[in-house]
Amino acid sequence: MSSVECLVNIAEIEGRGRSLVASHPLKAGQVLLTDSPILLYSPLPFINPQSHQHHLTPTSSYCNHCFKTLLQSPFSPCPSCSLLFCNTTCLSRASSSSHSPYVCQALSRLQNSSDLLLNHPLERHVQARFLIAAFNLSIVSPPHFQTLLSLQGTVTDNDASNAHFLHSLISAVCPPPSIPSIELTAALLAKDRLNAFGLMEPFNEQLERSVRAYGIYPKASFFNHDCLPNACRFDYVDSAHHNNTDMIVRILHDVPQGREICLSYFPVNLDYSTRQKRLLEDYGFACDCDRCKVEANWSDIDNDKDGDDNNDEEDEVMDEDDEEEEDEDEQMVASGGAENEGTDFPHAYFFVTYMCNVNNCGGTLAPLPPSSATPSNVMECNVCGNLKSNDAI
Ligand SMILES: C[S@@+](CC[C@H](N)C(=O)[O-])C[C@H]1O[C@@H](n2cnc3c(N)ncnc32)[C@H](O)[C@@H]1O
Repeated sequence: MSSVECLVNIAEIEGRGRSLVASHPLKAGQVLLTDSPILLYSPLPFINPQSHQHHLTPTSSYCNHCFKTLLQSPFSPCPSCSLLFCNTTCLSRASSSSHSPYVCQALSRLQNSSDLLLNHPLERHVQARFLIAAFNLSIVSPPHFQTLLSLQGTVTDNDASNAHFLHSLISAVCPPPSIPSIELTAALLAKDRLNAFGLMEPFNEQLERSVRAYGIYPKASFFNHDCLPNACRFDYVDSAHHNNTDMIVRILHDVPQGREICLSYFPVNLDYSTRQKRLLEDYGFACDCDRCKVEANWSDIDNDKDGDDNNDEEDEVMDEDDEEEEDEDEQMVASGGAENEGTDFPHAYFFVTYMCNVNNCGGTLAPLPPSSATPSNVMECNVCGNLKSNDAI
C-alpha cells in the first residue's frame, strides 16, 4: 500500500483494482486531496477557417494554456499560430510545455487539414487533441508521460480502430519527432477514456453545461466509482489563483479509517439502467454498489424516483460534475437518516442532504472545510457554486 497524500493510501481491492482508502478518520468537508493536471486539452473540433464561413469557426474565449476566460484585452497571441493566451506569462509558460513548437505546428496543420476529419464525430477531433498533448508530454516531461502510461486502461476494439485512424492521420499530417506505434496510440486512447476529467463551463440554468477542457489528474485517477459516493470534486477554473486548474476533492461526511473513498463518475441523479449502461460501456464494469443492489429490484417506474435522471449530455469519461456519497448507512442513520428505515430506498437521506435542488443543477453539496475541528454547517454545490446552510436542508 503506498500513499498518495497523507489522508489516503492506495490499496488493491479485489474486483476494483487500485483504490483510495482513508488512512485516518476523515471529517465532513475536509479537503482530501488537491491535484494538478499533467495535461489539459480543448474539447473543440478542428475546422479549417479557409473552407468555412468565419462565423462557423469555433474559437476559444479562454486562454489556451490555463483555460481561464479571457476577460481583459490585450491578450497575448502565439506569434506563430495566433492562438490566444491571457498574457505573456501564460504564453511563455505554454511555449515550454502545453504549447511547445510541436503542439503549435500540429494544431495548425490539423486545423488546415480538418477536411480529413470532416465526416468523423466530435469525439475523434477531441481524441486527436488528446494524442497531440500526450505525444507532447513525452517530449516535454517524460516522467509525466510515464505517469500517464501507468494509469488504468484496457484497450477495447473501439480504441484499436480509433487508434488506427488517428495514427495514420497524425503520422501523415503532424508526426511527433519519434512516431509512436499504433499499439501505444491505442493504449493512450484507453487511458484517456477511463481517466480524463472534464473541467466544466460555469453553471447556467438555461444552458446545457459543456466541457471547457479535459484533464488528466494522476492522483484523482485512483478514485473508484460509487453511485452514492462519499466525496466529490470541485474545480474553480476561472478563479484568479494561478493553480486555477487544480481539482479539489472534499469529503461529504465523516468517514472512518480504512473506508474506501469514491467519487461518482457522473451526476448522481441518473437512473439505474443509465448508470449501469454507462459504467459498462465507458468503464468496463458492472456496478454492484449498495444503491445499485437496491435499485436493481425496482421496476422502471420506481427507478425514476431517484431524480431527474437521463442527463445524457456528458458521456465523457469522469464527466463533468460528480457527486455525493453514501456507503455507510450507519453514518446516515446517525446523522438523521432513520426516517428511511423500512423503505426500499435507504439512501433517500443522501439525496435530501447532498443533492443540490437548484433547477437543472444536479450538483452535489459538500460541507465547507471544518475550522479547527468544528464542522461547518454551510454546504457548497460543486456545480452551481451555491452556498446553503445545513439548517435549511
Ligand atoms: C479511473 S480508474 C480508477 C482506478 C483503478 N481502479 C485503477 O486500478 O487504477 C477507473 C477504473 O477503475 C475500475 N473501477 C472503478 N470503480 C469501480 C467499481 N465500483 N467496481 C469495480 N471496478 C471499478 C474500473 O476498471 C474502471 O474502468
